[in-house]
Amino acid sequence: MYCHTVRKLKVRYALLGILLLVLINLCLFYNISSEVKHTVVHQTESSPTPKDVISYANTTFLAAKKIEEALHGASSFFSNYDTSNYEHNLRLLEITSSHSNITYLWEVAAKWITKDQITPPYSPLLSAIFNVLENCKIIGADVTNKGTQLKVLLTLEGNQKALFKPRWYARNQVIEGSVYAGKDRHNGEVAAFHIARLLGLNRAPIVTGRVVNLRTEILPVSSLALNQTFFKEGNNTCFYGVCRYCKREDAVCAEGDLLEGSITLWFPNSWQLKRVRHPWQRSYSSAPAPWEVYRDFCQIVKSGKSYRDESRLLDLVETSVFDFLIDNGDRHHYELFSVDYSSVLLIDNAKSFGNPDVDHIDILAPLYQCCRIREKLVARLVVLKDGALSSWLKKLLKNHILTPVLYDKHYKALNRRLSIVLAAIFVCFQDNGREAVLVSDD
Ligand SMILES: Nc1ncnc2c1ncn2[C@@H]1O[C@H](COP(=O)(O)OP(=O)(O)OP(=O)(O)O)[C@@H](O)[C@H]1O
Ligand SMILES: [Mn+2]
Repeated sequence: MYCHTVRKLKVRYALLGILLLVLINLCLFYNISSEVKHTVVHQTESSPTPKDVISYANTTFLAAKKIEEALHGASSFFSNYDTSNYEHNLRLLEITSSHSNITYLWEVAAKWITKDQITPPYSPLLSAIFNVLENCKIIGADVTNKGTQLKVLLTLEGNQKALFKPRWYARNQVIEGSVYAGKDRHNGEVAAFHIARLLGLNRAPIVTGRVVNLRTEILPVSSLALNQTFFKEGNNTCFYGVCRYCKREDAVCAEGDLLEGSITLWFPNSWQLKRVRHPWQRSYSSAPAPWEVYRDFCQIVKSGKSYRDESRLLDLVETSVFDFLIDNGDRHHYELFSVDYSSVLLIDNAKSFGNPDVDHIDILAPLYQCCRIREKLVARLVVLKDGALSSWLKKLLKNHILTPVLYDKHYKALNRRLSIVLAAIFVCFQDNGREAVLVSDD
């Protein structure tokens, strides 16, 4: 009886506690959302600024303001920054080679994979792999239940799988609306791969472009499920595939039979993936996400079991820098290899390069809320400042099969965003001291 009463009391107190928590959160939420600001910061000729920034919740607004004010100081600070310990010879990225043994090349790529990398920092054989992906024989084409967007899972000569994401937009089309608006940008996926490598982040799947002939290369080898979604619109061959957002009204059409897309090398079966919810996931509604509300959100994340080892968090900070540069605000989940201590992989970079006139500074939240970053990445960013990022990227994409991979305004946006990243790092230095921010090599 006594026990029963105590249990009842306990339940009552627990319920009261929960009610109080809900009330506190509601008050907090109301306060914050009434302060949501709409800020439009215009760019001046001399200094790049976060331009046309969309509506901020409170934490984003404050961070953006500080970062914007630090742009000038950051620029002079980093012009004297010593990167000599980290001088990387970016020229090595340009070296190419040809190799015609297809099976050998698939084996090479498979062996490159470790828990921390998908490609080595430099290898001339990468260009040979691109070449095979762009041209080899397609022996199978099927739908895939992975992800939500329209894609085709190809089997290539030598039994290698690859993922084809079709072209939806012209290069110069600006995607208006929210940061995650629109369909995939296959060219963004390609540019992102090279940007990741320029940053020293060799964790994006190998990807290039391909122009496929739907009639001669896909239809004869396609599965029934895929085949059934094909139709003709005038002279053009179209299909809509099988996926969550796949429907006939949303088909993709080739020009005649020729359809451009990105083609990503599939990992070997021995490297399975694990999918994890991103702590800085957007709310995808008008209500703010927790990271927009709590300024000490990073502390909350750090107290979680998965982030006790800081390297996972540092990977997310690196990912946020990469995503901010390419303007990918759709990393709702992230993926890892399902082995112990895998790095965070940069899989699915196609929701990128939507609008070159907008900088979504809130993509950088893991950086400005945690203020911890690997020294190695900072050094790379410094090496790539003052336009070096875009000129290196242009060099790497010069003879690309999808030339021009990026419309010119996107190159300008990349340089502008890189200055903003450095300003965010500079703000961290000012607030916490450089030593507390930089993490030296593991
Ligand atoms: N190179 C690869 N090798 C093996 N698996 C892969 C590869 N690329 C992607 N995948 C798997 O396929 C899934 C779907 O790919 P991707 O995320 O690019 O498509 P998506 O339709 O845009 O997904 P989402 O709807 O989640 O944004 C990934 O989550 C991953 O599990
Ligand atoms: Mn996607």
